[in-house]
Amino acid sequence: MPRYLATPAYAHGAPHRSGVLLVNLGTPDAPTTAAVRRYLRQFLSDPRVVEVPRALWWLILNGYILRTRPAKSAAAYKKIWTDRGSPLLLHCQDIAAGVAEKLAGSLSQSVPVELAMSYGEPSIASALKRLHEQHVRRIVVLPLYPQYSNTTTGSVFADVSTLLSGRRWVPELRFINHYHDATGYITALADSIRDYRAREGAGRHLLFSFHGLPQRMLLDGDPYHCQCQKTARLVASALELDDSEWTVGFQSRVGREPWLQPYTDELLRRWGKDGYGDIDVVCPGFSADCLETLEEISLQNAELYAAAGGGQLRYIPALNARDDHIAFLSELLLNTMGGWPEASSADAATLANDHEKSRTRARAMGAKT
Ligand SMILES: C=CC1=C(C)c2cc3[nH]c(cc4nc(cc5[nH]c(cc1n2)c(C)c5CCC(=O)O)C(CCC(=O)O)=C4C)c(C)c3C=C
Ligand SMILES: [Fe+2]
Ligand SMILES: [Fe+2]
Repeated sequence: MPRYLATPAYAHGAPHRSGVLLVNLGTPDAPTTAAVRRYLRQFLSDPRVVEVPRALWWLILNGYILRTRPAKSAAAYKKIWTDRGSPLLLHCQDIAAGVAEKLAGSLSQSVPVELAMSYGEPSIASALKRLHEQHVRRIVVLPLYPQYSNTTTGSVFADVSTLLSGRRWVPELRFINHYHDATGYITALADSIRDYRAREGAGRHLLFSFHGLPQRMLLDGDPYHCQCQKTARLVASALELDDSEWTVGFQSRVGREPWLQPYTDELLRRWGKDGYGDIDVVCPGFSADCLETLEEISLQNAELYAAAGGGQLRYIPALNARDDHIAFLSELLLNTMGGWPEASSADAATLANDHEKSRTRARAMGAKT
């Protein structure tokens, strides 16, 4: 007999609230080799992230990657660590708080907003549990990835549905797939670039650098590559840039097989040699600043560019908790919740009353409730 997570009796009588689950990738809980190893073990064991036959991958992961990479990555995390911990976590916490406040201002009843990470803490399981405890029976899941990829958004979907399918009474679920071409997102990005350039002056060229993926995934039908291209094209058009003024590149390559191209570091080396001078880099695949933007782009690639003969590499921050980002995400969530009734307190009282009556009837018939 399968066992399913029981719904506590009080939930039958409680209002059916709507709630929000925001999800991002995850990050180690300390910039130490041990913590990074724990995090990488969980992350790189996800079959959607690494599509290599399991037995072979187990050998590579345990025999090589988890022996060498954690110390190197921990050193990189140390350079960007803050008083509040990992930048990715703190920016996502600020986004979640901003969205909760915005939604509370737009609705007559507060909507619980929980933040979760696919790998590390706070886990998706713990966030779903907190929503459950707040009587949430309608959930909107928003993975904080503007562009869909099986490795990120697909993995969130798999985890959420596996966890919820273990329940006796599954909640209603709406799952946001991507927002790579949403007007509010494109406008916020374009404005953030305009603001930066108004403050600091414009570099000679604008590089849109996205996290890479194995090229094989594109050939197998992952829409990520096309969605990155479209985001960049729409932002360039909003900024009225000429085609000669911007380029798309892919960063953060892991392993030896070909990843999406052109590679950001190769573009930078070439531009350095060609005397491009000062350039601006923006990373619109990251909703929040993290290791890949603050260390890889802002430190490592800036050095690489200068060493190749380039000028300054000026990194334009992610949208993080900017007002226009919070406003856009909140509107996306409200639109997705459209049609879900906000249970009023009168509804709740009726439900509780009906529930009590059916329990009494069931007891009289000798059934357990
Ligand atoms: C090995 C394969 C990887 C794939 C495929 C991949 C896809 C992918 N990742 C992000 C977003 C982030 N990745 C981050 C870190 C990171 N990514 C990989 C590997 C793959 N990513 C590794 C090994 C790491 C860890 C750091 C390191 O050791 O270099 C992060 C930052 C996390 C942080 O703590 O700050 C993000 C965010 C996307 C969007 C994506 C596919 C589209
Ligand atoms: Fe990654
Ligand atoms: Fe494409």
